[in-house]
Amino acid sequence: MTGFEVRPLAEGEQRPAFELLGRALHAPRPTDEDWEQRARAHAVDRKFGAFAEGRMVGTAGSFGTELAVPGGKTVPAAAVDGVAVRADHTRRGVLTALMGEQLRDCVARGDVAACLHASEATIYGRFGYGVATRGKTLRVHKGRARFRDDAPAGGRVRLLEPEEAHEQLPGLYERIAPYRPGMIGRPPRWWHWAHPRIVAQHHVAVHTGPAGDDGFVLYRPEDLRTFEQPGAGSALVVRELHATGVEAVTGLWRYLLNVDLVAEVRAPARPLDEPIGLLFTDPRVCQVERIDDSLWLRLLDVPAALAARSYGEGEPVVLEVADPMLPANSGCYRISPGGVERVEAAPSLRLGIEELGMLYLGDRAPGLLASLGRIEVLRPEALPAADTLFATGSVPFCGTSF
Ligand SMILES: CC(=O)SCCNC(=O)CCNC(=O)[C@H](O)C(C)(C)COP(=O)(O)OP(=O)(O)OC[C@H]1O[C@@H](n2cnc3c(N)ncnc32)[C@H](O)[C@@H]1OP(=O)(O)O
Repeated sequence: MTGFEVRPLAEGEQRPAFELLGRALHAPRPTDEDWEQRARAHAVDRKFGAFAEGRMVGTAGSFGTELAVPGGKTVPAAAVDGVAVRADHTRRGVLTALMGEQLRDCVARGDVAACLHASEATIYGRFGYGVATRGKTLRVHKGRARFRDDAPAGGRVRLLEPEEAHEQLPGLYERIAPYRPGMIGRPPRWWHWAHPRIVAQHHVAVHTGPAGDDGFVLYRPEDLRTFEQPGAGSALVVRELHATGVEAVTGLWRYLLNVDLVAEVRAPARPLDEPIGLLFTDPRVCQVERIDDSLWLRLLDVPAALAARSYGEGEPVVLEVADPMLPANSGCYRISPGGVERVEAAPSLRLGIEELGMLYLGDRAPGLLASLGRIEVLRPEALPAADTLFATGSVPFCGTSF
C-alpha cells in the first residue's frame, strides 16, 4: 500500500512511539512521571516509525544482544521489541514495511539473527521467524508436595531488597548464563528498562551453593482468597528462575514451597526438560498446564549462523534454503559434522527460512518438520542424517522477556 513512509525514528520521537505501543497493547497511557522513568532506556537507535499524513502510525524497535547457539558460541543478534501499528491503520501493510526495513537494517549492522516474543502466533512466520524455543507452565500443589529423600538438598536462600537486586542480579545472570542455546545476553538497556519494572512487582531470592551464588528466582504472590474461601492462601507466580544446575533449581523450589500461606506455586515458561515433578514422592503434584511458544528466531545471515553452531555425527547433507525477503541467504549449504560450506550441488532437503529457525537451536528435528510437509525431502536417506546432524542433546530455552 502507499500513503505512508517508513524511516528511522528521529530524536524526540521516542515518546510518541512508546505511547503508540502502549495503546496497541491496551496498556494505560503513560504519565509524564512514567515516561521520565523510562526515557533513558528509549534511545532512538534501532527504532523505526511509519508515518502517514505527518503522524506516526506504526513502530518497531530492537536492541543488540548475543544469542547462545548449540555448541557453546554466541552470535550477534537483534532482540526485536516494541512492534505496533495504530488500530486505525492495521492490515494495510504497515507492519510488513516496518519488518522489511528492520531486517535490512539488522543485516547491515552485522546481526546474524533476530529474535522476539510474539503477542500472537500468526504474525511473524511470514517474515521468516520460526518458533525456536518453547516453555511449559508448571503448577505445584503445595499441600501434597513432599520432596523425595534423594532429591538434591543443601545450600541456602536469601531474599534481596530491590536495591540489592538491582546491584547483584546483572552480575549473577552474567555468571550463570548463557548456559544453554536460546538464552540471550542482557545488555545495560535491558537492565535499565525491563528489570526495574520486574523487580518493582516481584520478590527476589538468591540461592547460594558450595561455589557461591548459583541461582535466583523472581516471584510474586497472587491472592487466591475469596469470600467463600477465606483460607485459600496465595499462589506464588514465578517470573524468572535461573540457576547453574539442578541443585540450585531444587533449592529454589524448596524455598518457594516453604513460604507460609502459599497453596501453590505456578511457573510459566520453564524449560521443557526441567524435571521438577521427579523431585517429589508423588510426581503428580507437579502438573504441566500448558506449553507455549517462547523465542521466535529469524536467521539473518544464514552462512554465519550455520557456521556458528555445532553439529552431531552423521553423513553430510545438502540443504536448500529459500529466503524471499533476504535473498542473499537463498542457496545450498552442505552441513557436515566438521562444518558448513555453501555449495552448487543438488540438495537433499529443501526448506524455508522459517523452518530453519525452528530447527536451528534444536527445538524441532528435521524429520518432524518433514513429516508435517514443512521440509521437502528430495533424498529420503538424508532425513535421518539431518536429524543426527541437527540434534543438540539439550533443550533450548530463552528465559528473558523483552
Ligand atoms: C515483538 C513484539 O513486539 S510482539 C507485539 C506485536 N504488537 C501487537 O500485537 C500490538 C497489536 N497489533 C498490532 O499493532 C498490529 O495488528 C500488528 C503489528 C500485529 C500487525 O500490523 P499490520 O500493519 O496490520 O500488519 P500488515 O498489514 O503488514 O499485515 C501483514 C499480513 O499479516 C497479517 N496479520 C497481521 N497481523 C495479524 C494478526 N494479528 N493476526 C493475523 N494475521 C495478521 C495480515 O492479515 C497480512 O496478511 P496478508 O499479507 O495475507 O494480507
